[in-house]
Amino acid sequence: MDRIVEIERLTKTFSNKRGIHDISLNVQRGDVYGFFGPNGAGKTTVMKMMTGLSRADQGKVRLFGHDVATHYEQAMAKVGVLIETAEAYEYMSGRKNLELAASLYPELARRRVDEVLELVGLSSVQHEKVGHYSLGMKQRLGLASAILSKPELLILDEPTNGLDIEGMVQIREIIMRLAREEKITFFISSHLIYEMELMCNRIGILSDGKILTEGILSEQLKGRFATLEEFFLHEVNKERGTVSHA
Ligand SMILES: Nc1ncnc2c1ncn2[C@@H]1O[C@H](COP(=O)(O)OP(=O)(O)OP(=O)(O)O)[C@@H](O)[C@H]1O
Repeated sequence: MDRIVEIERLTKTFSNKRGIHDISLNVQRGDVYGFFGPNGAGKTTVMKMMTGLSRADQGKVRLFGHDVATHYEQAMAKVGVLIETAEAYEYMSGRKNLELAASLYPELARRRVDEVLELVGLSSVQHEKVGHYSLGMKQRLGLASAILSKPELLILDEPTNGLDIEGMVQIREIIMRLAREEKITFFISSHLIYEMELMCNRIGILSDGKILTEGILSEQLKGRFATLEEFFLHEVNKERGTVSHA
């Protein structure tokens, strides 16, 4: 199978002793990979290292077979990223923002802006100023910008954070549509277990900076657990049991 993301023994300790410890995981082409963990588990820390925004103390991240720390441009060539809330010029229209972003990729056809506006459901409001957009619309504009260059992998940190139910459903539907129609592989973090369960085929569960378990969702649940929430609580208790017996 084609490994798109390989994370090997990634470790980083901040001066306050928090951080991430010995994280390893793989994402295969076509996966919608859910990187699940409660607040403070270490998701953003891992994602910043995946995208070269921060350096690991130890371990490696390879994207499309290229080490992010040593071969950044090759590693990121087919990657779109949305970490934390999407930024855009509020005084410009959604369309103008995308045209500006598209100008960074001279090889892109002009109709790509129309295509991405349609894919994220913003065609009808493309000429309105971003300052008048709702948070959900801004997140969708961020997604549109991240897919302009037709990435094969999209890394999204908490894409539905702060959105209302309608906004969450819209983002979820867009992600599923992009996975299906544009064949994008996804690596998505969330602390919302229900979201992960609805969208993802593979899940890595992070708690206190460590991976508790990683694998194919249906295999993880294997008829033993009705929901991902039950499975998560089982894994956390198992880890705590292990720790207390150590
Ligand atoms: N620059 C930093 N200096 C010190 N501690 C940090 C730093 N960045 C993160 N941490 C700590 O590392 C841990 C992991 O943080 P991280 O932001 O990666 O978690 P997260 O899973 O993304 O959580 P959230 O869902 O709240 O964003 C937390 O305890 C956090 O306080």
